[in-house]
Amino acid sequence: MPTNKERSPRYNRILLKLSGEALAGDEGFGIDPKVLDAISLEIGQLVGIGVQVGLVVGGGNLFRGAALQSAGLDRVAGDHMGMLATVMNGLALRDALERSNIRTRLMSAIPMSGVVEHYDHRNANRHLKNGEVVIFCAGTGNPFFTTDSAACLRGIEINADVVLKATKVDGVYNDDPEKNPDAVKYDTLTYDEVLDKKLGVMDLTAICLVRDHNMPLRVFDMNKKGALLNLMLGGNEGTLVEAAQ
Ligand SMILES: Nc1ncnc2c1ncn2[C@@H]1O[C@H](COP(=O)(O)OP(=O)(O)O)[C@@H](O)[C@H]1O
Ligand SMILES: O=c1ccn([C@@H]2O[C@H](COP(=O)(O)OP(=O)(O)O)[C@@H](O)[C@H]2O)c(=O)[nH]1
Repeated sequence: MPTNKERSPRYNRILLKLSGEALAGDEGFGIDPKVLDAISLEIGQLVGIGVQVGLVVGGGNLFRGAALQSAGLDRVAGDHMGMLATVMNGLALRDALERSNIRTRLMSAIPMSGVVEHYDHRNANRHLKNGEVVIFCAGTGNPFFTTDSAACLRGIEINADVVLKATKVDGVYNDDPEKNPDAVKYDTLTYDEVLDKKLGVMDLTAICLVRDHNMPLRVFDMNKKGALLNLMLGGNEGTLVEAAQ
């Protein structure tokens, strides 16, 4: 039996989307250092087998743009705050990865000289080729978008083999599994099925982007230890969304 080191990974380059809540641990809010360390370990395993890793990090553990809209906060101001929340998560994640000796770059869609690098597509590709993990923060840099859309956009831009959405549920179901205990999970779906059935696991903009660029998307459980490595080594996790075969 070949060891993990000897097996070549199924993907050369991935774009992994981590929601803000993924960093929050049991508290559901803020940043849990233990969770950061666990994520670093899993990402280190991918780098160890030669996978090039791009990360998009969300901000929902700190702030969502729509949160104070009902109290009168301007949505654009709220979204700017939400994007800054993703930068804070990115800084925490870079710190944790670097402490685990994983070479990491943090690139922001919003320029923030002296704090993070500004996102540049060619530089990002160069860093990824050099085996560095690249974290993309500040979403798309524009209000009214989500970090899911940013993940699909960056995945397409860096020509990833797959976009992986790590989330709270273990795949896409025929109904929201957190509300309907009888919901049934799909192993595979086409982009059009997700759109036609209005399956709410990702926003429409994100799904349309991956559909238009034929980018495979996999939704899987971020709390399942080893799921990422298993996926890289050919295992089946979560739900795969791709074009009709
Ligand atoms: N058809 C569905 N299949 C799976 N999850 C769904 C579905 N409809 C709604 N959801 C909900 O989508 C959530 C994941 O989306 P989202 O909140 O955007 O995640 P994240 O915060 O991880 O980006 C799940 O927690 C689940 O409750
Ligand atoms: O391109 C983007 C990405 C994110 N956001 C803002 O940043 C917040 C945090 O992102 P998201 O909700 O996608 O984070 P997640 O749910 O993944 O933690 C959003 O609510 C938006 O307010 C934005 O305005 N434009």
